[in-house]
Amino acid sequence: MESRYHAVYAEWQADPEGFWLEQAKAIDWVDAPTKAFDAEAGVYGRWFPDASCNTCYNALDRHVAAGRADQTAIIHDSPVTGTQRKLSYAELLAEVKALAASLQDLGVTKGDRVIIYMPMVPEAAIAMLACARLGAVHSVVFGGFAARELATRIDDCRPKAVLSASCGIEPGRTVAYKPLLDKAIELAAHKPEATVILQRPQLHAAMTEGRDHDWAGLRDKAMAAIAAGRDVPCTPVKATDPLYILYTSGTTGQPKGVVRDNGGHMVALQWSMEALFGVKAGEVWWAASDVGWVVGHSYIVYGPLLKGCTAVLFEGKPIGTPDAGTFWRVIAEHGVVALFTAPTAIRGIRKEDPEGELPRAYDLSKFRTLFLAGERADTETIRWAEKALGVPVIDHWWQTESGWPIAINPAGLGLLPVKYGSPGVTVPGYYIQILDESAKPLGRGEMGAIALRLPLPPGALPTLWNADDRFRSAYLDAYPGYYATADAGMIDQEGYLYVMGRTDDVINVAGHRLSTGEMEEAVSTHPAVAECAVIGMRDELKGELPCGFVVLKNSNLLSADAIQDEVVALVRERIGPVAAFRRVIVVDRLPKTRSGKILRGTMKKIVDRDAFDMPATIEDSSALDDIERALGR
Ligand SMILES: CCC(=O)SCCNC(=O)CCNC(=O)[C@H](O)C(C)(C)COP(=O)(O)OP(=O)(O)OC[C@H]1O[C@@H](n2cnc3c(N)ncnc32)[C@H](O)[C@@H]1OP(=O)(O)O
Repeated sequence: MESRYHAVYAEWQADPEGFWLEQAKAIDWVDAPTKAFDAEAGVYGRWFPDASCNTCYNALDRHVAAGRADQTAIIHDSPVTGTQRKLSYAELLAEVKALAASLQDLGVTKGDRVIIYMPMVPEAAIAMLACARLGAVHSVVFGGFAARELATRIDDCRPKAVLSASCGIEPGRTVAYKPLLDKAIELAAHKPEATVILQRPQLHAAMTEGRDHDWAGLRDKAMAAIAAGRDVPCTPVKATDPLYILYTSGTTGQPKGVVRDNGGHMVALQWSMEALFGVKAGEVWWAASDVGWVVGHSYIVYGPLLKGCTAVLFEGKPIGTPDAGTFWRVIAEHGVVALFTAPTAIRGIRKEDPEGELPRAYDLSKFRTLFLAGERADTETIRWAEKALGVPVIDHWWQTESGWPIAINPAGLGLLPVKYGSPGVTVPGYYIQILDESAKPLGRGEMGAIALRLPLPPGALPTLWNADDRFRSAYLDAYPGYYATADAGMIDQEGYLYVMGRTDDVINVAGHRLSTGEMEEAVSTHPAVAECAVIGMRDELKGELPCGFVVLKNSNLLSADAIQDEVVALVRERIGPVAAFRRVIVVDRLPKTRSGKILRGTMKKIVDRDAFDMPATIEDSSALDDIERALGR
């Protein structure tokens, strides 16, 4: 069945550069692009090479100038603190200018990096936009990461300043952020010159004289200076200049610094809001994620504000804050038209409310669509949500690297029939090709590696921070002319994509992308551990959960129970609570090939109770029985 989607995809395919130059007209440029793409620039080419712009200007100033000053830009709904706060576009702009002025006073200028380590408060978005205003490059670090992870990021991007808060609020506990930041700065070789700390009423942070600055104090001073005539203009940057760096798990302990540029990012996000999510300027949109993830960047902050929407910034959980009706309360109370969340959130709600009774207690009449992404959406969860909410439930697929959807059922271009198990069809801008191991294109219905033909569209990563070679080796070298997504899957006869799972050691826990290799590095630092393997174990709620298998040193004198507890604590301390690492199993040996490679794939199949063929290269097949026994089977 042909739809508007097919026409738009064909339009893009016929003239990709013309298509993006047309979409670029929705952005206010300092110097408008005359050319869409320079194939010779950067690693695989760069979008809008001769344009200059400012992302903050497009997210705020132009809307205020165009009559949206009094429209709410951000609704902070925080059931964990029992507070709500609304900021109009004019108020948000004033806050952003004040913070930008304070950062200027601390010496932050165009091109400097600023780390943002914040809970889900409006100041996190204010911090991102203030950096964008100055042409500084922000790097947001998710609050669930431990000090060591933060230190790794500090050393990689070498920030001039770090913006943080005294604490985050998790159900039942207050997470003191400032001691984690202090520890990270102590661990890091690079020392940021300044920090700006938001003191929250729930916990006061101790400050280091000369380095730490009080957010509120700086704000009041800057507001007074602005009232007295200080101007804080938007700094023009090249469209190809970096807006942010966002670290994502790789196959080693060294996370990859995904770079996002200014111009292409704005063009892609602005277009996606209406074309893909069907949301118009002035409407209320909610992405229930965290600013520390790419969804938070693209669809809590930049996408909705570039479009002129009202964005909900939610500080709470789908269940327990206070109950499994919270999402429906937020939608009803703020008039949300579309919600983006991870399938884990809906699975958690469904577990508490299997009959879908709670949505009936709320007026969801404005609500049009539920979007799911971040991990595989199982059919039962989608069907439950369709029935409980009475709206289309749209699974879609993308990555930190892409920055915006690669495959979706495009609500704004006319919904296509839903196929359960598929995240939809290819988004205009992308050309998905399924490849075999020798990079030979496969046909419809054939399973292989999911690759994206170069160039990637505007908004997708142009490279990794200070690591062009790593970018090439991690993504481009495997299949010349393509970007390797590290996911496997197939495309059916009607062009629907099916994503089957990662081809590397990255696992997806509750929509959080985590590296088992990094967990293995942490586990192996325990003095009693001789060898280990961390496997992603299928989990009904979170999709996957890490499970560690450890072989102990002969010299070890501790009990297996004690070691299990210590290893769990070690991973939490080194990576953070987000790893959700709770299961450790002590075994006598790990199954290996004759060349010494641990058979992780086979181990995973055993853990998940999937059928498997005995690997021909296995050194000692009885090692697999040990795994079964250790699992209590
Ligand atoms: C499409 C492109 C992409 O893939 S972008 C990524 C998309 N993914 C997402 O948006 C993530 C979706 N997941 C979630 O929002 C959460 O996992 C939901 C579903 C809400 C469940 O939350 P929760 O119950 O806390 O479980 P969890 O597994 O997230 O947390 C594990 C432990 O980490 C902690 N944690 C979480 N966030 C923070 C934070 N900001 N600061 C400090 N700690 C944090 C949690 O409290 C939890 O700790 P504990 O182990 O229970 O003590």
